[in-house]
Amino acid sequence: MTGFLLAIEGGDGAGKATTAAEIVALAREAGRSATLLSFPRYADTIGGHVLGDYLAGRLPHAASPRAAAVLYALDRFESAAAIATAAAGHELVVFDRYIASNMAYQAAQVPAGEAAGLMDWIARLEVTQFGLPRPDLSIYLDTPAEVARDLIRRKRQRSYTDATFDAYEADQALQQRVRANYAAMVAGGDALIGRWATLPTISNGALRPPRDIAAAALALVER
Ligand SMILES: Nc1ncnc2c1ncn2[C@@H]1O[C@H](COP(=O)(O)OP(=O)(O)O)[C@@H](O)[C@H]1O
Ligand SMILES: Cc1cn([C@H]2C[C@H](O)[C@@H](COP(=O)(O)OP(=O)(O)O)O2)c(=O)[nH]c1=O
Repeated sequence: MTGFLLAIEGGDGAGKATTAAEIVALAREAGRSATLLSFPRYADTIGGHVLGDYLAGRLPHAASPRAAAVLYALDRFESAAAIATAAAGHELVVFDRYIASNMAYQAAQVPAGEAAGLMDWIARLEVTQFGLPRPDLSIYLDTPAEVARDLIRRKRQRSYTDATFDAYEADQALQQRVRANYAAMVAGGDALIGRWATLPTISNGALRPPRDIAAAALALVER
């Protein structure tokens, strides 16, 4: 069995973790075998452990975007066996963040003219050098910035920081550049990191229930 690899992507507080878990639950109810992998894997890899310190501001030096990208990529490289096992044993593997998160977030921290080049560099690092599988589909959860900020406040306690907003979440201008980088990937189609679809999480000005969002995501997978 080689499972369908579905990446759930989007900004902080877009509802990725909630949606990803709901997709797995819904797929299982429909009789499909499905499993979830969330990146970074803070507790499971050396890369993830260092990233926890990095996001909580506990590293003595700031990491350059390229250095940070290598750490996130390392977390996935160390997870290659876990990804392969998940894909071998399930019809559907859902990633809560994957390679495109690295592209969107690290390219948001270089001058605009360098963003496309860095996104391309990260895709080649992870896919070509590290041999990580491209997702079959990435779904961009489109959640308005004000709503996402509100949802971050509601998040449960995280393992690596006591702060309400981590270093990335606190920076609104950064979040805007992240959105623009995702928009560029969605518009660019499957050139770098496979197929894309956009899924709005708001309907008539209100957040859709997680079940509805997950059902819409599964419909995209079926298509
Ligand atoms: N569709 C939704 N409706 C209501 N609350 C939601 C929805 N999606 C997420 N939430 C809540 O918002 C918060 C952040 O969601 P989460 O899935 O952790 O976002 P992300 O993984 O994108 O950062 C959580 O407390 C979650 O319960
Ligand atoms: C997976 C991944 C995340 N990131 C960023 C996005 C987030 O701002 C941050 C933390 O990931 P996130 O999934 O938001 O973790 P948590 O819900 O525990 O806060 O890391 C990257 O820059 N590259 C990556 O490859």
